[in-house]
Amino acid sequence: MTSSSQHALPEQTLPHWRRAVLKVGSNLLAADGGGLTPRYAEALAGFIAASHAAGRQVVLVSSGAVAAGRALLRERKPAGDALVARQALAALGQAPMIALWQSLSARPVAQVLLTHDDLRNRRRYLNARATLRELLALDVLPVVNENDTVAVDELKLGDNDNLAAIVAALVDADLLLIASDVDALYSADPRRDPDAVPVAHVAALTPQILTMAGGSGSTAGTGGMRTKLEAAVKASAAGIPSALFSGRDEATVQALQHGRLRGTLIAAAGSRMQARKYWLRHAPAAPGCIRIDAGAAQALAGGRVSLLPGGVLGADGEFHRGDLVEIVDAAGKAIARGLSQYGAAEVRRLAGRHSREIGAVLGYSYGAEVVHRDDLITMNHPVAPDQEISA
Ligand SMILES: Nc1ncnc2c1ncn2[C@@H]1O[C@H](COP(=O)(O)OP(=O)(O)O)[C@@H](O)[C@H]1O
Ligand SMILES: N[C@@H](CCC(=O)OP(=O)(O)O)C(=O)O
Repeated sequence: MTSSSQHALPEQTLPHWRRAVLKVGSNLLAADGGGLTPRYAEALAGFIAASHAAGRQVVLVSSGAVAAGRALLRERKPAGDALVARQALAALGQAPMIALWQSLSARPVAQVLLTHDDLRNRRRYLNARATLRELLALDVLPVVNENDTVAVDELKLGDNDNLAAIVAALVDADLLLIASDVDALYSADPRRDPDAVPVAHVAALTPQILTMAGGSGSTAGTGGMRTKLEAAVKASAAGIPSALFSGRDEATVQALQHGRLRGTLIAAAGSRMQARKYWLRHAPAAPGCIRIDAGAAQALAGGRVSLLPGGVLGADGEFHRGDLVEIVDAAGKAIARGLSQYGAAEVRRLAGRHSREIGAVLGYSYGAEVVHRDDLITMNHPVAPDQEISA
């Protein structure tokens, strides 16, 4: 975007955040039709490093594999139809894309390839979430991209914007940052409409706002503003605000470190806890339940604790790892609901055991908790606001 359009944008305060997902589009990583360049990535990597130094966590969702692959092949065109060709280009370009971020980061960089399908499947969703949490705990920088080799539909959509929103909900982020080559959402596609004006703040994603967005104006980018707004809709529903800004403008990127945004801020529809609480309270539970003893029931009623196997008496019915289950006391009274880290048969085997015995009992472990406190809601207990922050 031109600098004149940037001047029309007021600087505003970013909502306070502790964990953010930063999405970086192809247009920022690939120079006009060419290969990857650190030109804009450098300032973004600087922002990630400064955030880390300030005790904040960033998960990066980076595009650029297709563009990198295309540059590696130079004038040789891949055979096959357009989709297979793009998949081959992505496979070629994933490593250089990761190498670019590694070259700009003092911390180790971890590659995470996901498909939308992985995130629709409960078991894989939990596994992806556990891995990302572990990577953050290990202080490494996770770099997420679509697993384009297998993600046929996803590649057709070119959908890293939506992936970033799903990852934001997955890792319990409190902010979604979308860096692009455009400095804001405009009233119309600014490449086509010279009268388009930037929108600094979106309080609600109304149908009128959604119609402002057009597709990508370039060959490197795929989704355009449309997928960015789709991502914002998803994030907003999960209680996460989104910020759109130009990753080409160094001053804009640097200002983010100081909690200032020159771009578009899209408000969340309610808090993260409200969104999560609502879902946990109202989503249909699996046909089964976990029975717990009086000590565990009392601990859960106090709030902000996980359910450990030691307090479990048993499991009734059938459910799988990742299912939403009722948690009942010895008399069968429902006292909580949550996502079980273990299937019913596993819970039965773990009942009454210490968390440290899980590996020995099952031969593997998905973690110390049967139900993690972030995934648990007690039926008659108001949730403390600090329950919003995950461990
Ligand atoms: N209403 C709009 N406001 C801003 N940009 C828009 C709008 N409609 C379409 N666009 C286009 O979206 C592009 C950014 O998306 P895209 O090309 O997919 O980039 P990225 O690679 O960063 O995801 C902009 O360059 C712009 O041409
Ligand atoms: N997974 C693809 C990116 C697809 C995509 O969403 O691109 P973009 O619109 O530039 O964020 C790649 O790495 O090239």
